[in-house]
Amino acid sequence: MALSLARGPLPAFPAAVRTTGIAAQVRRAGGAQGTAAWHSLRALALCAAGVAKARRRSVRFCCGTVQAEQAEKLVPGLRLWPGFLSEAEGEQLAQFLDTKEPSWTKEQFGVPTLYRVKHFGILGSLRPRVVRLPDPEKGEVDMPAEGIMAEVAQRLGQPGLPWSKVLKGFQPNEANVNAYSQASSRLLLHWDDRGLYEEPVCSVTVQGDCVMTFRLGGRSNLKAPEAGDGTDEAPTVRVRVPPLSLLVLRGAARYEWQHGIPETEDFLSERRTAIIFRRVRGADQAKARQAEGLLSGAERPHLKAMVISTNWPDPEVSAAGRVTSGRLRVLRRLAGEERGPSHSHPRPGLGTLKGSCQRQMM
Ligand SMILES: O=C(O)CCC(=O)C(=O)O
Ligand SMILES: [Fe+2]
Repeated sequence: MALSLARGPLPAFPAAVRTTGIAAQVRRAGGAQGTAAWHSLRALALCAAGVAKARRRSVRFCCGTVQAEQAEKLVPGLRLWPGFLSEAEGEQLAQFLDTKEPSWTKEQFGVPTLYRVKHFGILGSLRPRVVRLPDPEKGEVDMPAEGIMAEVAQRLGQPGLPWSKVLKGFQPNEANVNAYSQASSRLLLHWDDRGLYEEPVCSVTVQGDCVMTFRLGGRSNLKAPEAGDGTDEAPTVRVRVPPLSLLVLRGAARYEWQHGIPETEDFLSERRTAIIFRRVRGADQAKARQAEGLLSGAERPHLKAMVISTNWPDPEVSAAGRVTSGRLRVLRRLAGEERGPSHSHPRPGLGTLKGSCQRQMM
């Protein structure tokens, strides 16, 4: 394990943040566009401030893999508990996931994933922005009320356990299962969308072993680092996530550090399966709307997501205009490599709000 003390340059932010002249111009422009642009600038400034603060707290970055205790110190808000599941529970869960509905897919939010996925519970989507209950007619499955999945979900919020003070009665309303294969899977660095999900993100490793990478800051979700773009100098912590463990991300680990398993070599076993438990925001309203709909016999209602999807530090600020088509291109290329030639060739360059998808997982 190689740990060095280093103070790298801040990741590059658009000149707009540093150039007060531009901010002033935007203000003067007025109108809806001017206001939106001003909010975007403010979000950028807040993001830069958040990164700077996190850097003051932890200026180390490392190349090797650190132990869990060290990772917890370097990445505030990261917690890892080995032995969250027993071996028998891991096997039981793996069998449940392999044999029971819903079926596996290789797509999420309309974007190809480089691993198999299945989903239980509330569905939150970013394009279109809706929060809705699972629809059995579409093969969608709710969070199981009994059995091994239910037991494990319930254990997260149970009092008197090592993680209870951290998770404070956490009750997930969705579980997303990622099944990775060492031969072809990757999980590009990303933040879980802060508008769609509440704070805690809990990953329970059902089987398999990996090294997860945490990288401070960054400008956009799921961006493959490019030579010279500064992201390779950002503080980086790599930690082994053992089988049967519980990984919790809150605070800076959730909002300031991206996480991922970006290289196939980071998978230390042929297969790895993890269940990611979260709470989708707006689920209660979705339930209420559905109850109303059922009473009146109306079509199954969808609740528009009430929150703006953003990973910037200020949750009130829209992430409109974020650069995302580049990421989509990387994804499609990677997925295409695995499945043969891709049919779509998105335009290179900047994305727009229409093309924006904040939490595409690869
Ligand atoms: O595989 C994991 O443990 C984490 C997956 C993840 O970060 C995600 O699906 O958002
Ligand atoms: Fe994630």
